[in-house]
Amino acid sequence: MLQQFRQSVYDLIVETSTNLPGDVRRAIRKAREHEDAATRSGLSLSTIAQNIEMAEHNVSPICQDTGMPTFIVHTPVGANQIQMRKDILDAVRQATIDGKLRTNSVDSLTGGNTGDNLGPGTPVIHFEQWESEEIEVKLILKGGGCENKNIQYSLPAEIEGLGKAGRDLDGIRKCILHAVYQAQGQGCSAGFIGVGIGGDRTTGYELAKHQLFRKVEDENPIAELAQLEDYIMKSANQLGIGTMGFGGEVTLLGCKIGVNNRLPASFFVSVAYNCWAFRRQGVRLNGDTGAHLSWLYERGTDIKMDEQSKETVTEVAASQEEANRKSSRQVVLTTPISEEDIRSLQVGDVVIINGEMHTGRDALHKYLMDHDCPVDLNGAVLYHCGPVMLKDEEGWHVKAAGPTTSIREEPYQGDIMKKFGIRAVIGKGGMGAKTLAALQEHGGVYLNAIGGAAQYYAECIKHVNGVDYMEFGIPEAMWHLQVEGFAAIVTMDSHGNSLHRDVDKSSFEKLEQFRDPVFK
Ligand SMILES: O=C(O)C[C@H](O)C(=O)O
Ligand code: SF4
Repeated sequence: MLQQFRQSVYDLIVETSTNLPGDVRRAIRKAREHEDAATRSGLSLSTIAQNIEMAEHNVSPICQDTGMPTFIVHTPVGANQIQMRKDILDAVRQATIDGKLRTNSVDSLTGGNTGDNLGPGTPVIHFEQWESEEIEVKLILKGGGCENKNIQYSLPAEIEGLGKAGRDLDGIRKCILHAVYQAQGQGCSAGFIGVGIGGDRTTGYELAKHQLFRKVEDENPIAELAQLEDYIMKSANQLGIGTMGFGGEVTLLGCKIGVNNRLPASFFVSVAYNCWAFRRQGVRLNGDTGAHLSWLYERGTDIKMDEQSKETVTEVAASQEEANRKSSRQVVLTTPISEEDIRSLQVGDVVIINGEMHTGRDALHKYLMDHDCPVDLNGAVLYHCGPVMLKDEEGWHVKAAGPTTSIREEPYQGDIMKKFGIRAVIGKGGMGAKTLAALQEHGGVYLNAIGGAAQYYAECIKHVNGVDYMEFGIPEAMWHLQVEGFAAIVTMDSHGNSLHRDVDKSSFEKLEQFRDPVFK
């Protein structure tokens, strides 16, 4: 009997969620070498590096969005997969109770959160037999924000900025470059992509996701794909999107391409985009007992992230001399914030917030359009965040609390700010023209926090003052949080400026330079 299987799967979940593997860490370290440490992207990478270390130390989620847990299990012939499935579900439930996974399973019709990550279709478990005596379990925790940036092309196609893409290697090249461009910073760049050429719509995406299980430093066994991977790495890193879409030298950390046969009528190129918080790990287990034998990917523990410069957004901003050098200011604000203070902010300023802020994301924005709010939001700061929270005798505690992708709230944001008097919105990836116009009209600002830095921000939250709308589930509830020294960068101001609009435009111009055929 597999007495130890459940425990081994639990340990795998904890390791995957909290300790970024060695190859991913090395890729991020390399990115830091290529980025000027005093730039916005450089500072964000320092924050990311610090967050990776904090997550390992705290044994808490690297990012609050622990994604759709997806297991790929290889078993000896004849193993009891029914029992193994039960054990995996138990391990997922326990990891959720322990705050290693966020409650991420939402009923698509009612919006109800199951609270334990179990429900129709969640988690995802694939079984396959193999002729080995051992069990192998691989796990990827890919968050929703980067999942939203996955994209599938059907060739031939007209690709925005790049022109005609035919059913050949050069057409594939154009799809992949466009996939990186369209993600901008919204999937928490710098990212990793898995590409699936061929298959049908379903298996194409599956192949793309499977490429993410390759090691970052491996080499593609198919010569022309190895060449394409190299080309994409070089070219995509010239797009200038940078960390979190702040502009910079490093946009892509890895590119892995696989190929399947296709139908004569179809030619899909499917791209799975994974954020820098690229959480995947695997184990080999004893086939009789389920006991742990080895990790499949080098553990992160030996690859230290904090040997390089330790300056983070807060620390550098704290030094006025540094701030002058970057021609940006550091502004400390205490909530509630006045319209005058908000109108004095400019794109590029680093804002340090003290006081109370309120979380709100998809369910809350829709709700507030035609309902009142239980708290006074005049001069308030609204944080696009779905945290990991745990409750004990003393009350609620924040276990992880980074920002979520703001653009989903674009239809509502301007109206909500005006209706309730909200002065600042914190999120990541930026917002669109409608919100930018509202910021100007009403006197508001958009602050970009570092996506995925869930431990870094959790540490700024000193107390949970209360919560409303628990019926939306933990990630979607409105949490009232007391913060100290919460740092974020002004990327959209009340004067009509948007860093996101500028980086999108300049990266599109760079994309257009890759129009000419490369692979004949
Ligand atoms: O759901 C979240 O907390 C974040 C999400 O992964 C996102 O990137 O928007
Ligand atoms: S917030 Fe960013 S780092 Fe976290 S899962 Fe979403 S895309 Fe990934």
